Amino acid sequence: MASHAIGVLGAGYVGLTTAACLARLGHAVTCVDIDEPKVAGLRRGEVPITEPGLAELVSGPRYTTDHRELAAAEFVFVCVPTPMGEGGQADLSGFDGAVDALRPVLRPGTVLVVKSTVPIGTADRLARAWPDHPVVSNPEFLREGHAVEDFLHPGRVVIGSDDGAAARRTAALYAGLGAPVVRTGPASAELAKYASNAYLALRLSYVNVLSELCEQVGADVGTVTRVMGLDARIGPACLDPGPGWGGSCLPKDTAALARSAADLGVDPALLRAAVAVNERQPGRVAEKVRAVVGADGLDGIRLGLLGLTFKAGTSDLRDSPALAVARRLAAEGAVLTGYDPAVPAASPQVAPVQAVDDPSLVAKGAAAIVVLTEWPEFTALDWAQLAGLAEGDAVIDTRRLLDPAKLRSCGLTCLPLGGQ
Ligand SMILES: NC(=O)c1ccc[n+]([C@@H]2O[C@H](COP(=O)([O-])OP(=O)(O)OC[C@H]3O[C@@H](n4cnc5c(N)ncnc54)[C@H](O)[C@@H]3O)[C@@H](O)[C@H]2O)c1
Ligand SMILES: O=c1ccn([C@@H]2O[C@H](COP(=O)(O)OP(=O)(O)O[C@H]3O[C@H](CO)[C@@H](O)[C@H](O)[C@H]3O)[C@@H](O)[C@H]2O)c(=O)[nH]1
Repeated sequence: MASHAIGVLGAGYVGLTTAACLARLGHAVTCVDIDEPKVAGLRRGEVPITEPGLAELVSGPRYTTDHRELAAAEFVFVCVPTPMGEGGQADLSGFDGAVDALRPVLRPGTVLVVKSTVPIGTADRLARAWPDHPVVSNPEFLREGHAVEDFLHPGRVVIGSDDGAAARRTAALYAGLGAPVVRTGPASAELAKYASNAYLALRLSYVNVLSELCEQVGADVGTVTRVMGLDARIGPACLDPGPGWGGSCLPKDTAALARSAADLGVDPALLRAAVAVNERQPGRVAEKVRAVVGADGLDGIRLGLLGLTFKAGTSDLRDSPALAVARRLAAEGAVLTGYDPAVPAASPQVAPVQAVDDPSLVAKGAAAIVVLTEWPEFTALDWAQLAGLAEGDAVIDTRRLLDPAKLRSCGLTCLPLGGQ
């Protein structure tokens, strides 16, 4: 496969993974980030995020804070943040600023490849603003915690552009992966990204409603979703109930799609319902806690939390449902101690939770233990020891991770979300 000179703008989850994996495919990659300490660390081979397989690839690209080093690039992949703005739409100020900074640097013909998740119409807008540059929408579908694996073995590579030659050249960069390539116009590519994330959000809110229903009727949501997942049209993935769906993507992308739909006069009710269910979910968990702790409420009650990140396998705390639950419990006066294998003790980022580095400190004096992230290592904790340290015997398992029979043998009562 031919090697090309590639620039990557942004060295976060997407940019760093893209840069490292494109270098792994044999391309000459220069990765630019404005975060000087991050760039200095990357130059020393330090990986700033928890991503299996990234450490082995991090030495592939060159890292710099100087945009001028992109002057020779044939392609520049834009991988900068597009956070939620007020009113739900994507805030493109950082994205636009980052792209504008390339203007004095890039030579005519350099392909602008948009990997950031951007509202429908963004690639067209860029193509008008950059008449000397082909623009390609190439949304990214990687999951945190599986970033390298997902990049190197993608379900699909989406290439959206009105410039056929640039689309072909961009698709060729991925030739080594042997993945299905979907060539399309830019609007379909941009919408396909939002459509995928919002679909996952809809599905998860549906499962969380089912879990509530299961508790009411004495059914078991694990069995219900297993039956659903055996239907090939439904499939088994992404059917686990939990304390809500979070992270840096699903919430902001669902809100942005709902906002775009509303702005275009398309009824966003379905999307808004999924968001509303999700916003209710921390309250549902708090209700379960109140039910076991007693009628006097949570004021001054010690609770132990297991898991603080937005899902297992990542240290990312952005929009973590675990923290949404924690804030909810703290607002009712609960005193919270939390353990997460990816969160250092005393981390200020998880306030109002006091983060500790030992699960037994979570159990000590706790009226109840609440499992909020599905770290597999929680199944192997010494539950008999934790039972001895806790005041109460209830373990509220919002991830349905633990074996209730095993906990029972340790003198604990496991209450899985969604019944059992
Ligand atoms: N995180 C994911 O799993 C994921 C997956 C698919 C798509 N996306 C999308 O990719 C985009 C990036 O997300 P992320 O999670 O990688 O973000 P991130 O916050 O992890 O990283 C963004 C990086 O961009 C850098 N940056 C900011 N402004 C810059 C500028 N002007 N020039 C150079 N660098 C700059 C930051 O310093 C940071 O290192 C977003 O649009 C997101 O929606 C994210
Ligand atoms: O069965 C499930 C699966 C997920 N979740 C929760 O849903 C959220 C999102 O999980 P996941 O999709 O694994 O996280 P991300 O790494 O943010 O990945 C999503 O967001 C990325 C950014 O756009 C996309 O690229 C990915 O395809 C998309 O899965 C987390 O809070 C999970 O705990 C559940 O509650 N139950």
